[in-house]
Amino acid sequence: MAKKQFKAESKRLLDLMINSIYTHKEIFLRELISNASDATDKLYYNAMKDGKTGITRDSLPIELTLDKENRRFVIEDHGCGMTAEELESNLGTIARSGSLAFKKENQDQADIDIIGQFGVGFYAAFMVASHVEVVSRAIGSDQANRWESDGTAGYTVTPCEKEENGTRITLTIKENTENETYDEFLEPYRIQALVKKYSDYIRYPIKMDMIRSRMKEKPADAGEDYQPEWEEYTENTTLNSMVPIWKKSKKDLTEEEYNSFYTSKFYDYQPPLCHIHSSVEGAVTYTAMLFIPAHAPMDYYTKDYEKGLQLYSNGVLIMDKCADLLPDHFSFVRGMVDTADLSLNISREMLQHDRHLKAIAQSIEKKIKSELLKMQKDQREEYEKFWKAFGRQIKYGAYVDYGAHKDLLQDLLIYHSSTEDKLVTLEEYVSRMKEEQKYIYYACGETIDKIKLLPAMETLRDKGYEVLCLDDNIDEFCIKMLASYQEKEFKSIADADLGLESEDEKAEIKKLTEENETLLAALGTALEGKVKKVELTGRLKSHPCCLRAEGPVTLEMEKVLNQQALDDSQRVHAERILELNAEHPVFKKLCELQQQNSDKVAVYAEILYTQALLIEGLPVDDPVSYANAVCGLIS
Ligand SMILES: Nc1ncnc2c1ncn2[C@@H]1O[C@H](COP(=O)(O)OP(=O)(O)OP(=O)(O)O)[C@@H](O)[C@H]1O
Repeated sequence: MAKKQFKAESKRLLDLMINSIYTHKEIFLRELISNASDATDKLYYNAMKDGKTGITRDSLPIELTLDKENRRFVIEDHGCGMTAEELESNLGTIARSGSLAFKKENQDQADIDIIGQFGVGFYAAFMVASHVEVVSRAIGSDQANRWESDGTAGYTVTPCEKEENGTRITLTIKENTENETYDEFLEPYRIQALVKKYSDYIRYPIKMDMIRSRMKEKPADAGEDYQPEWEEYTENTTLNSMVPIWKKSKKDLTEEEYNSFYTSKFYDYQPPLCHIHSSVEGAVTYTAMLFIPAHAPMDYYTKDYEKGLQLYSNGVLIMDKCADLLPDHFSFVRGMVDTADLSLNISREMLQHDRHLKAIAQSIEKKIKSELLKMQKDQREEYEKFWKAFGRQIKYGAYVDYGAHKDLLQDLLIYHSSTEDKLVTLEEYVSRMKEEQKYIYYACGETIDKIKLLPAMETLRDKGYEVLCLDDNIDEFCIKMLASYQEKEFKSIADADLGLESEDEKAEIKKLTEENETLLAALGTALEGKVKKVELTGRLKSHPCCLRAEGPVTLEMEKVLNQQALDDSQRVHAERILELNAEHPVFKKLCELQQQNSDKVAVYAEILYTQALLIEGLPVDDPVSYANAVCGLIS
């Protein structure tokens, strides 16, 4: 059976092209400039191939002219131009890309940067123009031709005059409607901004007349009361930077150049802490220029912050914030990636989720990590600045997704050390561990100073053991998710068994507990509803008592989660155990009172419990009765 060709309803197709592909009308400029650049590239490469000298990229500008009064916007290039047949086939056939054909024919050219591939970009002009005129003269031809169209109604091609080769596209910008404004595309500053945004790295100068103002020269006969006068003048200005800084060789760039590029590109008033500039060739080929800012933007820890890297393909901006290139834990990184290895979708506004993008993202993640580790090792002060700004994001990254990224991130963590009195890495801690030390100890609290005063700290201090002091809300959640580091388990100093007591000491506590069963039960009864039980402990030195939690919710977690609770139903409660120091005179006193059957036992139980709450930084339900009890003791 004979195969039949699909037919297309060309008017409908063009209407779809114009109205459905792009989400932003402004894209028309990127498309027309990219076409002009492709046409100029073709001329330039052919000239190089034919050995013509004297042609430089600078001598082949793309010129923009605005005529607000007549609502005209002209884009003119000095490229290869089109013959009448080419105008017919390239602009009269939807999805025919002369540029793609050229690229295929010249695949062996290393330095070829042709952008067009789908054969649809040109029609974006009709998003903003009611009429499009293309006057073109192909290189090597004397005859120019005019292609004209009002959009879906069709087009005409007629011979005309044009002095030089190249293409001049004249758009008649649409009138504003109730819902849409088009006037912006006749404003020089708006056009300048669009060129900067999408076409900054087109390799040919994009020029436009800009109105500037300057102070008039002071007349020679100006009197004392002369006031300076200003005048406007027109300056033909190059709008684009042309050569992307990341395409330059690292050795040709100074620190100042990196810094000033960063501050101007990302509107930061502070230079970055460091930059990563790398060109990768292999399974994926890309150039990346990444920066680690010195401070967190105002909205960084809010939902408004949008992560992502700028994504360029052949010097044209595809996406301003490509989120897929950055994992959440490195969302603070700013910068850009330039690659030709992408499956762009037809609008160039989106990417097909392709494996290249994934591979680039993975490679970038590794680079950021190794750069941070390098900074941690060689520039600790800078790293601490980084940590202050973004440490929380790293900790959060290690915690989320059930610790899926903990192996990647754990070496980046730093915590305050009780013995070193500075921030230390887990590796540094482990390397200092005593031979008999089983655990990595940590303590949680509101501030480092308060943590150092916790009762259980004394015992560890006496043993000369280092304790990591965790003063950020997320810390304990993160540490619990890590569970261990280099096979050493983490241990909270609030745990019942710190692994410090000998078997004899444990037996002694057990014996004392049995002997004082009645006292402990009486204390438990006095604190019913507040603590689960009262126990003796050997982990205290000079303090008479402390609280610990039993079960999955720790005292610190209770504090953190309750701070975030919106109502009572979201509040959590840690199961409390009041621990008494069996060696402390207070305990001895309690024993005596119990023997005398004194009802002071219940009063003292309250006082000790409240004291333990205060030390832990937990709220006291009835501060007045505590104050009265203490006053009673004094008087
Ligand atoms: N200024 C120009 N000078 C010379 N040829 C041009 C010019 N503009 C467009 N063309 C020709 O018209 C063709 C179609 O252009 P169009 O913008 O629709 O698609 P494209 O640039 O090939 O692909 P894409 O849709 O990916 O941008 C181009 O491939 C090119 O051959």
